[in-house]
Amino acid sequence: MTIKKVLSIAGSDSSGGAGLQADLKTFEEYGTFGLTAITAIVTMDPDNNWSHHVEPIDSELVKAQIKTIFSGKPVDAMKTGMLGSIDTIQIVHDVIDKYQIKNVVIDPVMVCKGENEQLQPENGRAIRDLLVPKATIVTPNLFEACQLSGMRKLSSVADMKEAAYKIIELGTKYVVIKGWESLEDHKAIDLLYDGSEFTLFELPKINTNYNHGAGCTFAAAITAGLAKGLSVKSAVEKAKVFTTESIKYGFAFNRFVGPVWHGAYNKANQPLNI
Ligand SMILES: Nc1ncnc2c1ncn2[C@@H]1O[C@H](COP(=O)(O)OP(=O)(O)O)[C@@H](O)[C@H]1O
Ligand SMILES: Cc1ncc(COP(=O)(O)O)c(C=O)c1O
Repeated sequence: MTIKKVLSIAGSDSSGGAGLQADLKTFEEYGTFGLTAITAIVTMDPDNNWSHHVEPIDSELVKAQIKTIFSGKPVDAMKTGMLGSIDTIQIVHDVIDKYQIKNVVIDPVMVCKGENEQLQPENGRAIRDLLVPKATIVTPNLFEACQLSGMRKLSSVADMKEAAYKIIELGTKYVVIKGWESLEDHKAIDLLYDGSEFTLFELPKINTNYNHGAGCTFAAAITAGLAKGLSVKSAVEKAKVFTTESIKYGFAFNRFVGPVWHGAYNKANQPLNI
């Protein structure tokens, strides 16, 4: 058996729940081999109410990382997370074209949980115009689905369907909108659309604030599933279960944030074998 190679082009979250840290942990849990190109470093200030600072990595350095990665055989799947700058978004667009990458998951990261201001709005527009048309699947949360679709608020499954329709028109093959937040109280609903069929994925909503990194984990799990040969629908279904388990075992990191535990699906109920 050859191990499948999975690439994340994303930002670093030193607190370990989100970003490329979430991606690598998830790739490992799926039994795949993770590679990374770092696009930005995010720091959070405990002396200033955990306010986020995003330091983009110079796009030439992103390019050099990608050159390193593609000096080997092509990857089986890739995902993007936070991208840092328009130059980097252009580089990612060119890489997908140059290497004809088959399984491309675009997580259009525009906000961090707990923050309600859009990070770098110009990047959101570049992701829409340059990367969504290249995607196998795009994985927006409700806020990001509004930005991509041009809709003002999504507060029902019917609204999500309308947004999904508009996002498919941007050129992606599939979109999954993560709707858990403002829909029915007790259900966490995600909607998948391929341009002709809608599929709802529903699991009980977990009453917790410790879900930092859930979105990155979900997109990384879809990516690893695609690399292992799952269909898009099966990859989303499995990722939903994997992510929900990681949220169940989320924990308080400090008084501001609680990450999910990416290892929960495989390890939570097993005795530690040290
Ligand atoms: N409290 C929760 N209970 C159950 N599922 C959740 C909860 N929070 C997030 N999810 C699920 O986790 C995945 C990531 O969604 P979300 O947290 O909205 O992403 P993002 O981090 O991009 O905002 C989705 O499948 C969503 O339904
Ligand atoms: C590097 C990075 N990527 C992505 C995110 C988004 O995280 P989440 O999966 O909680 O939406 C964050 C949030 O802090 C981040 O720091």
